[in-house]
Amino acid sequence: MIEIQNAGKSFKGMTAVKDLTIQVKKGEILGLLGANGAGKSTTINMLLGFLEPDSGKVSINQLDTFRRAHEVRKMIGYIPENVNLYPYLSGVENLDYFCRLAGLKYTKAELEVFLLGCGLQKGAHHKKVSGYSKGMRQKVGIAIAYAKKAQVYLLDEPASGLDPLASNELSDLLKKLAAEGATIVMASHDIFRVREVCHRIGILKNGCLVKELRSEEVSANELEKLYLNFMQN
Ligand SMILES: Nc1ncnc2c1ncn2[C@@H]1O[C@H](COP(=O)(O)OP(=O)(O)OP(=O)(O)O)[C@@H](O)[C@H]1O
Repeated sequence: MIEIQNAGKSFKGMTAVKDLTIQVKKGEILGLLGANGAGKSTTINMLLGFLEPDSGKVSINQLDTFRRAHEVRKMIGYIPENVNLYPYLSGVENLDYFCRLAGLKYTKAELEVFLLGCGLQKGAHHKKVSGYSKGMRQKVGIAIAYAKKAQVYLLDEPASGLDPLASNELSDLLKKLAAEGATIVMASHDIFRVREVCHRIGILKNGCLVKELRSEEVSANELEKLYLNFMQN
Protein backbone atom coordinates (compact mmCIF):
# COMPACT_ATOMS: atom_id res chain seq x y z
CA MET A 1 0.00 0.00 0.00
CA ILE A 2 1.29 3.42 -1.00
CA GLU A 3 0.63 6.32 1.31
CA ILE A 4 1.52 9.91 0.53
CA GLN A 5 0.38 12.21 3.29
CA ASN A 6 0.53 15.99 2.96
CA ALA A 7 3.85 15.67 1.13
CA GLY A 8 5.62 18.77 -0.14
CA LYS A 9 8.80 19.22 -2.13
CA SER A 10 10.48 22.39 -3.37
CA PHE A 11 13.63 22.98 -5.35
CA LYS A 12 15.44 26.23 -4.50
CA GLY A 13 12.23 27.76 -3.22
CA MET A 14 10.19 26.61 -6.23
CA THR A 15 7.32 24.30 -5.33
CA ALA A 16 7.30 21.01 -7.25
CA VAL A 17 4.77 19.15 -5.06
CA LYS A 18 2.46 20.78 -2.52
CA ASP A 19 0.46 19.19 0.29
CA LEU A 20 -0.07 16.00 -1.71
CA THR A 21 -2.18 13.23 -0.17
CA ILE A 22 -2.75 10.03 -2.11
CA GLN A 23 -3.31 6.39 -1.16
CA VAL A 24 -3.01 3.47 -3.52
CA LYS A 25 -4.16 0.09 -2.29
CA LYS A 26 -2.91 -3.37 -3.18
CA GLY A 27 -4.31 -4.38 -6.56
CA GLU A 28 -5.04 -0.81 -7.56
CA ILE A 29 -3.68 1.22 -10.49
CA LEU A 30 -3.45 4.98 -10.03
CA GLY A 31 -2.81 7.24 -13.00
CA LEU A 32 -1.21 10.62 -12.48
CA LEU A 33 -2.06 13.13 -15.17
CA GLY A 34 -0.62 16.60 -15.44
CA ALA A 35 1.12 19.04 -17.74
CA ASN A 36 4.91 19.29 -18.01
CA GLY A 37 6.25 20.37 -14.64
CA ALA A 38 3.07 19.39 -12.74
CA GLY A 39 5.03 17.27 -10.26
CA LYS A 40 4.47 13.72 -11.54
CA SER A 41 8.15 12.71 -11.67
CA THR A 42 8.89 14.41 -8.36
CA THR A 43 6.13 12.30 -6.80
CA ILE A 44 7.57 9.12 -8.32
CA ASN A 45 11.07 10.09 -7.18
CA MET A 46 9.79 10.54 -3.62
CA LEU A 47 8.17 7.09 -3.84
CA LEU A 48 11.48 5.67 -5.05
CA GLY A 49 13.24 7.25 -2.08
CA PHE A 50 15.48 9.36 -4.32
CA LEU A 51 13.98 12.59 -2.97
CA GLU A 52 13.15 13.38 0.64
CA PRO A 53 9.89 15.29 1.05
CA ASP A 54 10.35 18.68 2.79
CA SER A 55 7.11 18.07 4.64
CA GLY A 56 4.60 15.26 5.13
CA LYS A 57 5.13 11.52 4.80
CA VAL A 58 5.70 9.13 1.92
CA SER A 59 5.58 5.43 2.69
CA ILE A 60 5.21 2.06 1.03
CA ASN A 61 3.88 -0.78 3.15
CA GLN A 62 4.37 1.52 6.14
CA LEU A 63 8.08 2.04 5.49
CA ASP A 64 9.30 5.60 4.95
CA THR A 65 10.51 5.59 1.35
CA PHE A 66 13.48 7.89 1.97
CA ARG A 67 14.71 6.68 5.35
CA ARG A 68 14.10 3.01 4.55
CA ALA A 69 14.99 3.33 0.84
CA HIS A 70 17.09 0.17 0.78
CA GLU A 71 14.24 -2.05 2.00
CA VAL A 72 11.58 -0.15 0.08
CA ARG A 73 13.39 -0.44 -3.26
CA LYS A 74 13.37 -4.23 -2.94
CA MET A 75 9.57 -4.03 -3.14
CA ILE A 76 9.52 -1.67 -6.11
CA GLY A 77 9.78 -2.19 -9.84
CA TYR A 78 10.57 1.10 -11.58
CA ILE A 79 9.87 1.33 -15.29
CA PRO A 80 11.03 4.60 -16.84
CA GLU A 81 9.99 5.83 -20.26
CA ASN A 82 13.12 4.31 -21.77
CA VAL A 83 14.12 1.06 -20.11
CA ASN A 84 17.91 0.82 -19.94
CA LEU A 85 19.17 -2.60 -20.90
CA TYR A 86 22.48 -3.96 -22.15
CA PRO A 87 22.10 -3.77 -25.95
CA TYR A 88 24.52 -6.59 -26.77
CA LEU A 89 22.86 -9.03 -24.40
CA SER A 90 19.63 -10.85 -25.23
CA GLY A 91 16.36 -10.39 -23.35
CA VAL A 92 17.02 -13.55 -21.33
CA GLU A 93 20.61 -12.50 -20.58
CA ASN A 94 19.50 -9.03 -19.45
CA LEU A 95 16.82 -10.52 -17.22
CA ASP A 96 19.31 -13.02 -15.78
CA TYR A 97 21.87 -10.25 -15.16
CA PHE A 98 19.43 -7.92 -13.34
CA CYS A 99 18.01 -10.81 -11.30
CA ARG A 100 21.51 -11.84 -10.21
CA LEU A 101 22.22 -8.22 -9.21
CA ALA A 102 19.16 -8.50 -6.97
CA GLY A 103 20.52 -11.77 -5.55
CA LEU A 104 18.10 -14.00 -7.47
CA LYS A 105 19.12 -16.94 -9.59
CA TYR A 106 16.63 -18.50 -11.99
CA THR A 107 16.98 -21.26 -14.54
CA LYS A 108 16.82 -20.37 -18.23
CA ALA A 109 13.36 -21.96 -18.40
CA GLU A 110 12.14 -19.85 -15.47
CA LEU A 111 13.52 -16.66 -17.05
CA GLU A 112 11.70 -17.50 -20.27
CA VAL A 113 8.44 -17.97 -18.36
CA PHE A 114 8.83 -14.48 -16.85
CA LEU A 115 9.46 -12.96 -20.29
CA LEU A 116 6.55 -14.80 -21.84
CA GLY A 117 4.31 -13.77 -18.93
CA CYS A 118 5.24 -10.15 -19.65
CA GLY A 119 4.33 -10.56 -23.30
CA LEU A 120 7.75 -10.97 -24.94
CA GLN A 121 7.36 -13.53 -27.71
CA LYS A 122 9.56 -16.63 -27.50
CA GLY A 123 11.31 -15.84 -30.79
CA ALA A 124 12.77 -12.64 -29.29
CA HIS A 125 14.11 -14.12 -26.05
CA HIS A 126 17.58 -14.92 -27.40
CA LYS A 127 17.94 -11.96 -29.76
CA LYS A 128 20.11 -9.00 -28.87
CA VAL A 129 18.19 -6.20 -27.18
CA SER A 130 19.77 -3.69 -29.61
CA GLY A 131 17.23 -4.94 -32.15
CA TYR A 132 14.23 -4.64 -29.80
CA SER A 133 11.48 -2.05 -30.16
CA LYS A 134 10.69 0.31 -27.28
CA GLY A 135 7.69 -1.85 -26.35
CA MET A 136 9.83 -5.00 -26.24
CA ARG A 137 12.40 -3.31 -23.98
CA GLN A 138 9.57 -2.25 -21.72
CA LYS A 139 8.35 -5.84 -21.48
CA VAL A 140 11.84 -6.89 -20.36
CA GLY A 141 11.84 -4.01 -17.83
CA ILE A 142 8.54 -5.22 -16.41
CA ALA A 143 9.77 -8.84 -16.45
CA ILE A 144 12.75 -7.75 -14.32
CA ALA A 145 10.36 -6.22 -11.77
CA TYR A 146 8.10 -9.28 -11.98
CA ALA A 147 10.98 -11.71 -11.44
CA LYS A 148 12.05 -9.62 -8.43
CA LYS A 149 8.50 -10.17 -7.11
CA ALA A 150 7.89 -6.43 -6.95
CA GLN A 151 4.82 -5.49 -4.94
CA VAL A 152 4.76 -1.96 -6.30
CA TYR A 153 5.27 -0.84 -9.90
CA LEU A 154 6.12 2.79 -10.62
CA LEU A 155 5.92 3.80 -14.26
CA ASP A 156 6.92 7.19 -15.66
CA GLU A 157 5.40 7.89 -19.07
CA PRO A 158 5.27 4.18 -19.97
CA ALA A 159 3.07 4.51 -23.05
CA SER A 160 4.93 7.43 -24.58
CA GLY A 161 6.23 6.56 -28.04
CA LEU A 162 4.57 3.15 -28.14
CA ASP A 163 2.46 2.21 -31.13
CA PRO A 164 -1.22 1.47 -30.36
CA LEU A 165 -0.69 -2.30 -30.28
CA ALA A 166 2.30 -2.09 -27.92
CA SER A 167 0.45 0.43 -25.77
CA ASN A 168 -2.56 -1.86 -25.62
CA GLU A 169 -0.35 -4.82 -24.65
CA LEU A 170 1.18 -2.70 -21.90
CA SER A 171 -2.31 -1.88 -20.56
CA ASP A 172 -3.26 -5.56 -20.49
CA LEU A 173 -0.02 -6.43 -18.71
CA LEU A 174 -0.53 -3.75 -16.04
CA LYS A 175 -4.10 -4.93 -15.49
CA LYS A 176 -2.85 -8.50 -15.11
CA LEU A 177 -0.19 -7.44 -12.58
CA ALA A 178 -2.78 -5.49 -10.58
CA ALA A 179 -5.16 -8.46 -10.65
CA GLU A 180 -2.32 -10.52 -9.16
CA GLY A 181 -2.06 -7.99 -6.31
CA ALA A 182 0.46 -5.40 -7.47
CA THR A 183 0.07 -1.74 -6.50
CA ILE A 184 0.72 0.45 -9.53
CA VAL A 185 1.31 4.16 -10.09
CA MET A 186 1.64 5.39 -13.62
CA ALA A 187 2.49 8.99 -14.59
CA SER A 188 1.36 9.85 -18.06
CA HIS A 189 0.20 12.49 -20.53
CA ASP A 190 -2.03 10.00 -22.28
CA ILE A 191 -5.54 10.76 -21.00
CA PHE A 192 -7.19 7.94 -22.95
CA ARG A 193 -4.69 5.27 -21.91
CA VAL A 194 -4.86 6.35 -18.27
CA ARG A 195 -8.67 6.27 -18.37
CA GLU A 196 -8.54 2.80 -19.90
CA VAL A 197 -5.97 1.14 -17.64
CA CYS A 198 -6.19 2.89 -14.26
CA HIS A 199 -8.78 2.36 -11.55
CA ARG A 200 -8.26 5.86 -10.20
CA ILE A 201 -6.92 9.06 -11.70
CA GLY A 202 -5.27 12.03 -10.03
CA ILE A 203 -4.85 15.31 -11.90
CA LEU A 204 -1.86 17.36 -10.80
CA LYS A 205 -1.44 21.04 -11.50
CA ASN A 206 1.49 23.11 -10.25
CA GLY A 207 2.31 20.36 -7.76
CA CYS A 208 -1.23 20.19 -6.31
CA LEU A 209 -3.73 17.38 -6.68
CA VAL A 210 -6.62 19.33 -8.17
CA LYS A 211 -8.88 16.37 -8.87
CA GLU A 212 -9.12 12.71 -7.95
CA LEU A 213 -11.71 10.42 -9.52
CA ARG A 214 -12.47 6.84 -10.42
CA SER A 215 -12.11 5.96 -14.10
CA GLU A 216 -15.56 4.43 -14.20
CA GLU A 217 -17.06 7.81 -13.25
CA VAL A 218 -16.13 9.42 -16.57
CA SER A 219 -15.95 8.62 -20.26
CA ALA A 220 -12.66 9.33 -22.06
CA ASN A 221 -14.20 12.45 -23.61
CA GLU A 222 -15.45 13.71 -20.27
CA LEU A 223 -12.03 13.14 -18.74
CA GLU A 224 -10.35 15.06 -21.54
CA LYS A 225 -12.77 18.00 -21.08
CA LEU A 226 -12.25 17.93 -17.32
CA TYR A 227 -8.48 17.82 -17.73
CA LEU A 228 -8.39 20.67 -20.24
CA ASN A 229 -10.65 22.70 -18.00
CA PHE A 230 -8.24 22.33 -15.09
CA MET A 231 -5.26 23.17 -17.28
CA GLN A 232 -6.87 26.27 -18.77
CA ASN A 233 -8.25 27.79 -15.55
N1 LIG B 1 16.07 18.10 -9.48
C1 LIG B 1 15.38 19.22 -9.70
N2 LIG B 1 15.97 20.43 -9.52
C2 LIG B 1 15.26 21.56 -9.72
N3 LIG B 1 13.98 21.61 -10.11
C3 LIG B 1 13.36 20.44 -10.31
C4 LIG B 1 14.02 19.18 -10.13
N4 LIG B 1 13.13 18.19 -10.40
C5 LIG B 1 11.97 18.80 -10.76
N5 LIG B 1 12.10 20.14 -10.70
C6 LIG B 1 11.06 21.11 -10.98
O1 LIG B 1 9.91 20.73 -10.26
C7 LIG B 1 8.74 20.92 -11.04
C8 LIG B 1 8.00 19.60 -11.20
O2 LIG B 1 8.76 18.77 -12.08
P1 LIG B 1 8.40 17.27 -12.42
O3 LIG B 1 9.54 16.74 -13.22
O4 LIG B 1 8.04 16.57 -11.17
O5 LIG B 1 7.10 17.45 -13.32
P2 LIG B 1 6.40 16.39 -14.30
O6 LIG B 1 4.94 16.49 -14.03
O7 LIG B 1 7.02 15.05 -14.13
O8 LIG B 1 6.74 16.98 -15.72
P3 LIG B 1 6.98 16.22 -17.13
O9 LIG B 1 5.63 15.82 -17.61
O10 LIG B 1 7.61 17.27 -17.96
O11 LIG B 1 7.90 15.05 -16.86
C9 LIG B 1 9.19 21.53 -12.37
O12 LIG B 1 9.05 22.93 -12.29
C10 LIG B 1 10.64 21.13 -12.45
O13 LIG B 1 11.39 22.07 -13.17
